[in-house]
Order: sequence, then C-alpha cells, then structure tokens
Amino acid sequence: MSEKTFKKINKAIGRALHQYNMISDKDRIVVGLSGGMDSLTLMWFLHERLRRIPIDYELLAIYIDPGFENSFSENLKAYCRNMGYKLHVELTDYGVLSHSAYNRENPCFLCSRLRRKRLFELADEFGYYKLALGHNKDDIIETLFLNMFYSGEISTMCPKQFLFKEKFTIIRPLAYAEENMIRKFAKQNNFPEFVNVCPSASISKRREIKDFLSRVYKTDFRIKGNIFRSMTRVKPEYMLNPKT
Ligand SMILES: Nc1ncnc2c1ncn2[C@@H]1O[C@H](COP(=O)(O)OP(=O)(O)OP(=O)(O)O)[C@@H](O)[C@H]1O
Repeated sequence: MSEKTFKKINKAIGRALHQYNMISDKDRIVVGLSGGMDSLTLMWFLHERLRRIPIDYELLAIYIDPGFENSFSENLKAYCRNMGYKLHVELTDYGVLSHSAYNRENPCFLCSRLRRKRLFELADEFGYYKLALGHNKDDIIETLFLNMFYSGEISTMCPKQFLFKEKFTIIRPLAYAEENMIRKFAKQNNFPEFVNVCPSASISKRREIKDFLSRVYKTDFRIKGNIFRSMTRVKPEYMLNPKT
C-alpha cells in the first residue's frame, strides 16, 4: 500500500467525519456498494478505521443489482466475504426498466431514484439508519454544475443530510477526497474492477460535465479548489433576489 495516497485519503475522510460529525459510537451503517472505485474505497476505509479508533460501528454492504446481463454480484459478494462482511444483493430490473420504452425520463435519473428508494427500504428493514455513499469531491462539484445547467438552481449533494424527519442520515465520508487520489489508491491496492455494464455509463450528462470541468481545470490549477471552496462561501446578498 502506498502510504502517501493512504494518508491523503485518510486525512480527507477524517476531516469530513469530524467536521460533519458523521459517525457515532454503535452506529449501524449501510454502505451503498456499487462495485465502483469510490464505494470500494469507502468500504475499505470505514473497515480499516475500526481497528484504530475508539468508537465502534457496524457496517452492512448493500448492492442494488440493476438487472443487466453479466451481473458481477457473485464476485462482489466474494470480495466482501474476504473482507469479513456479508453483502446483501438486491436483484432489481431498475437498469433495464430505465432504458426501456416505458421510461420517458433520463435513464440515470429514474434508475438512481429507484435505487435510492430501495436502499432506504432495505436499510429500514435491516434496522440501519445511516447510509454511507461513495460520492467524492469531484462528484460534489459536478453536481453543482449539473444542477445549474439542467435544473436551473444552485445546489449540490451535502456531505451529511437528514431525511424523512431525521429518521435517516446520509453520509458522504469521501466528500473531501479527490477522485484521482481514489483511483490511484484503488489501483495501488489492486482493488478488483467490477465492470459497469450500464449502457449509459459513459454517455451521461455527468460525463459531459466531467469532461468540461477537466478542460477548465487544465487552464489554472486553482480552479477546482476555488469552486469547492465557493460552496462554503455563498453570499446571498450578492445573488439575484427579485422579491426584495
Ligand atoms: N447499484 C448500487 N448499489 C448500491 N449502492 C450504489 C449503487 N450505485 C451507486 N451506489 C452508491 O451511490 C454512490 C454514487 O453512485 P454513482 O452512480 O456515482 O456510483 P459509481 O460511479 O457507479 O460507483 P462509485 O461511486 O462506487 O465509484 C456510490 O458510490 C455508492 O455508494
């Protein structure tokens, strides 16, 4: 394992956990495991921290299988078993349905809404009220732009979010971790690649925003940090407010 990458991600996670008070002793946490690098890294770190920190928590990994052919569910199960965890696989038709004629919306939109809903239902059934997701710093920036470009609003995903009258808490411990660092960590540690067979995986609006941002970042190394920081420094008095 590369100490440098480990330290960077560990520091970013520590900061997010601390600043947002994400995890308490005896928490029961569902980890939404997609098989992607982010959620695999998230699971790895949440597991690894347990040995070092004075608080205890339980982890339950859940994978919502979108129902495409060539599912990697069994391989993901085996991977979790090796780590000492049971993976709950929920076989659905969400991916297939979202790409069918039945759906008139954006496939990613419908699929992720159905997935999220099922994750909450399962967490509730199992008695887990925290849901850890693998969104990283780059995802948070991209969502800001996606929401501006396609929803006409300025908003993003919060590192910690209460839902359903605070019954559930979503936490995003990788909120301060950069995607390229996560990729590097996953590679250095030989994390398996669970190939996403979704037909929209490489053609989504998020992909377009990602490409747009990566071109912008190349023009000035400060831009990414500045965009991220700007989300903590909103000046409502310098926004448009027609009702005043
Ligand atoms: N099929 C799924 N089952 C369970 N959780 C999921 C699933 N898909 C996504 N998630 C959760 O939502 C987060 C964000 O989803 P997104 O679609 O951006 O994931 P991804 O890019 O496919 O994979 P990852 O974020 O793990 O690299 C994931 O990190 C994971 O925590």
